[in-house]
Amino acid sequence: MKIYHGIDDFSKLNFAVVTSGTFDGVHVGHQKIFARLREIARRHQGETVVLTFWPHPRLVLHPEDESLKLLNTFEEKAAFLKDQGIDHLIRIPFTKEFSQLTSEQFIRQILVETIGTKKLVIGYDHHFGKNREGSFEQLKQNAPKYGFEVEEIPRQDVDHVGVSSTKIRKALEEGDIETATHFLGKPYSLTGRVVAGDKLGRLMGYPTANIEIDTKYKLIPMDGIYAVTVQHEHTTYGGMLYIGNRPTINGTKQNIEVNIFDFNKDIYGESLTIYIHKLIRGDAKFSDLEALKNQLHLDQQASLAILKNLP
Ligand SMILES: Cc1cc2nc3c(=O)[nH]c(=O)nc-3n(C[C@H](O)[C@H](O)[C@H](O)COP(=O)(O)O)c2cc1C
Ligand SMILES: Nc1ncnc2c1ncn2[C@@H]1O[C@H](COP(=O)(O)OP(=O)(O)O)[C@@H](O)[C@H]1O
Repeated sequence: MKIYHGIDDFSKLNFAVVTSGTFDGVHVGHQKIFARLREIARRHQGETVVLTFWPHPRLVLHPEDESLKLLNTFEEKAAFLKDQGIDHLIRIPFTKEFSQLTSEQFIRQILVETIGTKKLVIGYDHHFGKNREGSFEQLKQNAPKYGFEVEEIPRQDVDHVGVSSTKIRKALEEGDIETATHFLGKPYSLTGRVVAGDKLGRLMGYPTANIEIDTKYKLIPMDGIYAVTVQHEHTTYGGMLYIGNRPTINGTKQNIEVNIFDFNKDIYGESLTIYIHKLIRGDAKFSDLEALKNQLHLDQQASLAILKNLP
């Protein structure tokens, strides 16, 4: 998959099969659209193109709203789209200026003249262009004059399992990992760099790699303890993840830390990806570190039992 940061270096294709959207999560509803793109491209010897906007339009149009959380960073989204068999990913830098483009200009300048769109596939509820004025109906009316066809993925196909990025966000915020995994079609993951903590973990016999996530927009699931798998370089390990303020030691800021099973390496500064499988329990305040240590032993047993039964 080729990634383009803008449209300037894109060479027009002979038969582009295109969809556009933010696709946060690249969930099973989105995956229907990508399957359809692949099918059309195969039939016409075309190439699949995803047009996406980054930063997320809401971050640009409503920067004062700090509540927006996203399921994916751009890098994660790109990796998932590659897995979906997308040939070209175009990341349009979303700016206020870009948001003023009319749907007519968007169709003519970007879809037709730059990309060479012959088939456009969109979800039933997709809108685009200034004030979201462009709709499926309008596209369908205008498509013949621009020389492409448009296909709508009907509501019952996108929604047949009731999937939406909003529902996935809500499930993660409630610790309902099973629902999130089901809708995403894969486990939710966090990627970050290992930073130094207070060196208490090692003393308790459970060293924990503290993870720093470089974007404040990435959604962090509910505080609690989770059974996880951890990818370090090309190896995957079992582990248990803690998300919380560490009430036992009267901590004040949210920590994300993971104890990796059967692992003993100094990995400060390195990158880890954590796949979250199931909530074990909520965060709790213990009388002292000894009591917490006893609980950590139980958490490890619980995590191992969950990991053993993963599909
Ligand atoms: C699986 C797991 C569960 C944890 N549960 C709690 C908890 O319920 N309450 C709490 O205050 N801290 C909890 N912690 C956080 C510990 O307090 C933390 O790992 C310890 O303070 C070490 O911090 P450090 O990495 O900065 O040295 C948990 C940590 C892990 C790995
Ligand atoms: N099994 C393990 N799980 C997590 N980290 C480990 C493990 N073994 C060694 N480490 C290393 O130890 C560090 C965590 O030790 P810890 O005493 O909790 O220190 P800190 O407070 O700096 O996180 C990790 O960042 C990592 O470099």
